[in-house]
Amino acid sequence: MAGFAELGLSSWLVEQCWQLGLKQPTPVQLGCIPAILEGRDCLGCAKTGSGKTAAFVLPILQKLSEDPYGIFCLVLTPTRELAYQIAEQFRVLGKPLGLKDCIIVGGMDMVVQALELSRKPHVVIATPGRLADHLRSSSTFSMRKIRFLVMDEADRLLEQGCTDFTADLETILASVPAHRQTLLFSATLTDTLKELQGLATNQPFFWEAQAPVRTVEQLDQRYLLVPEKVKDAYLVHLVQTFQDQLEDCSIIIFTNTCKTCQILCMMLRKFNFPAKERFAALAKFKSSVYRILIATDVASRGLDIPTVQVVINHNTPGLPKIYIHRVGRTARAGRQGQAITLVTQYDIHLLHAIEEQIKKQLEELAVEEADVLNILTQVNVVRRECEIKLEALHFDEKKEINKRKQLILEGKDPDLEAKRKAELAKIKQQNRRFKEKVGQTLRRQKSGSAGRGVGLRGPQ
Ligand SMILES: Nc1ncnc2c1ncn2[C@@H]1O[C@H](COP(=O)(O)OP(=O)(O)OP(=O)(O)O)[C@@H](O)[C@H]1O
Repeated sequence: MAGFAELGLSSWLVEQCWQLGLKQPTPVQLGCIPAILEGRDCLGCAKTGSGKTAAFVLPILQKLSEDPYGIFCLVLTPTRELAYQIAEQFRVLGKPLGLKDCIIVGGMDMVVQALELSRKPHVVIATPGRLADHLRSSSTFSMRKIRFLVMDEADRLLEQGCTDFTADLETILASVPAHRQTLLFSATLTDTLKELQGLATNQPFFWEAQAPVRTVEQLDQRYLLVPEKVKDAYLVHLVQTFQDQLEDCSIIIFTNTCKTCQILCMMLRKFNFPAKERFAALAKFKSSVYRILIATDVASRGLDIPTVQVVINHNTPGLPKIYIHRVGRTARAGRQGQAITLVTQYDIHLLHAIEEQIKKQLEELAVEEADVLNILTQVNVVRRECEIKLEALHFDEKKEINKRKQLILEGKDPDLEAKRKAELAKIKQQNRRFKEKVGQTLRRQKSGSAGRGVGLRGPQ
């Protein structure tokens, strides 16, 4: 089998691969790297965890080292975490080049980002929304000369899901040169292939993993038929079983809504499981402080957390594609993994659709029903308690929103009011501190003069 050197990569890059533990190219890397080095556009479709990121990072770094300038490459990806993950691969593999990268994602300071962009980083890794905001509002940087446009999880970027990137992509595509190399990657590219081919017109090279099954072999995939009402008891039972069976067990549980995500997290914590929701917890989950991550589909794509042993689908995904990305969070880079999907009486057709797409029948998981029945009442009570607690939390939020609405009706700007309030509180605090200080000084002076008084009297 060809090594990285035989693919046309320079020795410094091959050395970097070795240092990272990448000894042999994976099939998607074998397929795509030579075509990209030849200057062709590329559409790469390969299973989750099969090394698609390095398949584009390596040839881009090679080309960058031959003609270094900024901004050389733009990578678009649907979520913040993925942007950070991709940037990390660029940084580690591109270390000998002194690579400068810049991450442009929502939730971070726009001004700082604009400054970074104006410094002409070699690689910009961005989520479409925030990058489009910069392009619309700032003229301190230009994408006019980029050599590479990469769209990671390309089908997600193009489909009109809960976050619709269409308008932002239009802005971005209008600001990059027509003469460029376009690289599109995903585990589920085939569904949006036609649209994607419109983007990659430069002798596009299409690479798809030749495999009868669309999920990896090392993944043990099972389903569990459960009545809707006892689903959570099964979940708790499964989590307990995995914790008992696996050493340092790490699990991702996928749910369909943020609310369920919150409730399940509260519930599992009540049972003393080390659980966290996705948003605050990713870094801690990666560093193993928490062993159970509960997430919605936002986290289902691309996240590369090698230690995940089990994925539990608390709901059956409505689309087979979502299933493929979710279960792909485990059994990555040749490791073993398990995926269990809870299927209620209403979701059997969804299970069949998944099986048809992945070209594999899932096996039923055997569970000791009596164990589940034993905890059923307790789990349902705890769940209800958590729901009530969450409602109370939302009640406070709603109160806050109503206050804001009232201010707007009064013709006031709620943000300005909040700022004014904060300033007032600050002034009050400063006044208090000042008074305290004056008081202290007075007391000191008083006790000092009293002391002197004694001293004066002393020698008499
Ligand atoms: N040639 C290689 N040899 C060994 N490990 C590799 C190789 N290439 C990549 N990997 C490792 O495999 C893991 C998965 O890679 P990557 O995140 O690129 O997968 P992916 O195909 O993009 O998956 P997804 O579709 O879920 O985004 C990473 O931890 C990466 O370091």
